[in-house]
Amino acid sequence: MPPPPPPPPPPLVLRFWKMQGLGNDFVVVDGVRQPHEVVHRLLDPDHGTLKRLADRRFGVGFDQLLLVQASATAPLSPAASTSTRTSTSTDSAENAIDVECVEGAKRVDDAEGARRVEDIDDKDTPPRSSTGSSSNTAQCTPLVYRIFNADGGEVFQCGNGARCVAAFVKHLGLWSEPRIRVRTLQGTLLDMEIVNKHQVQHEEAQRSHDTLLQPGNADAYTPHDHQRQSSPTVLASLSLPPPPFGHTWQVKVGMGVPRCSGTGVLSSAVLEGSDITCTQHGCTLRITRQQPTLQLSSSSSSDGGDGGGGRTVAEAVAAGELSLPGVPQPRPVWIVDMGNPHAVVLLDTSVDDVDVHKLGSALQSMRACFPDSVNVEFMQVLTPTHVRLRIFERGAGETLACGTGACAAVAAAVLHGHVLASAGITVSMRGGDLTVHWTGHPHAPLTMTGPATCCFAGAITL
Ligand SMILES: N[C@@H](CCC[C@H](N)C(=O)O)C(=O)O
Repeated sequence: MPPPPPPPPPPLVLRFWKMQGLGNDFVVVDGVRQPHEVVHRLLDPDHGTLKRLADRRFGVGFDQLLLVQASATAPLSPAASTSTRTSTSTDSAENAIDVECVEGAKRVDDAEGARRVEDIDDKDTPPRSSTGSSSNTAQCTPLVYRIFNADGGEVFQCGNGARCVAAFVKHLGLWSEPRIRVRTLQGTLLDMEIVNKHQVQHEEAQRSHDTLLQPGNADAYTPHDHQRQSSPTVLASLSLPPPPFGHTWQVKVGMGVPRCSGTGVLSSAVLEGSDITCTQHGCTLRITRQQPTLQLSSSSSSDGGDGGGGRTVAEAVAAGELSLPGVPQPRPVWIVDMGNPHAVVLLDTSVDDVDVHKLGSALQSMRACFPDSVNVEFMQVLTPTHVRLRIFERGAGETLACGTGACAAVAAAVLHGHVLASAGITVSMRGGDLTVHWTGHPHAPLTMTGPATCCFAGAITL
């Protein structure tokens, strides 16, 4: 009698929340208490699992997947080394997350990003030095928040996602302090606060009530070894029901300092006569008045093209691919780094008239200017405190909203005098409004406030 075949491996069940911030939608995963094997499968090197989940017809559908992990278990994923990277991306060693927070050994971003939200409101003061010994900057966060675009590429910042992660970790009891501190894989520390306070108090009371009611209901996740030691209370908290459909938190996020790869906050955006040029990575992006076309010239690239393996600009212009329908005048393009790269195009027409896909893709393909591709925002200024945006995201296409894009647009608009510094600027996007504050000081961080909404909780076998 032959021995019976080995039993099939147990199914890998991914548990997640579907969330959205102004229609920018996310699958949010608790990678702290999710079995290690599930996270491993999720991050397979060819991005196959992520892409299948991202598919809006055959999967769950998302613009980004957000994975919350403990610092010690968040190494640089294989995906990060092959995916799109931000212009400030660093090598693998630098991407390793500090397991312990040692004062004085922090990244510069800590000093800028970890400032308390109330400290950075309405104050035109530079942040504390990274070598200084402030108790705020010395605080450590045990949580790391990783971001994967719908195309599977790992990236390093997501504003709408940050708000959703804040609500998620608070609701699931992964974080108990009122200030929610989550680090991006690149090392930026986000300081967040749920600002509808009544809601938080109600939820905390509800959570302890639910936990008491469900002491035995601890098997929503299969804990792996180090989690088997967890107390019944902690495990019970994993099975908390999600909030009702459409439940929304308002979250305020300290988003850090807008910056560029050159000097100053934005890269040099130079008005040359009637033409606009932006110099970035030794290349010039020019929009001319005479012809509403984008042209790229490279001072460093010998091939005279975009130098990055995409189409040459000459080819793109010849093919008529870079015309700007509905944009009769040259428009400024400002390059802003919010921890991820942005190109903000200032329009003098309605954002509704722009071929977002065509122009966004054209900008993204200019690899000499944007070696890691770029998120593109088209901005229409309505009043000194109100702008409209449409967004073409790297790795996700047109999205209904983009938190970092809203911040980048406000930074550019403040710096170039199109909106008021220090006022709360309303950024209207197709999915709704965000409020962004920035003083315009080159070292001052921005704050962003807006909703984070839970759609549903789900489980899927990978
Ligand atoms: N939707 C996000 C940004 C997500 C990442 C982006 N697509 C990138 O590749 O950098 C936001 O709200 O900021």
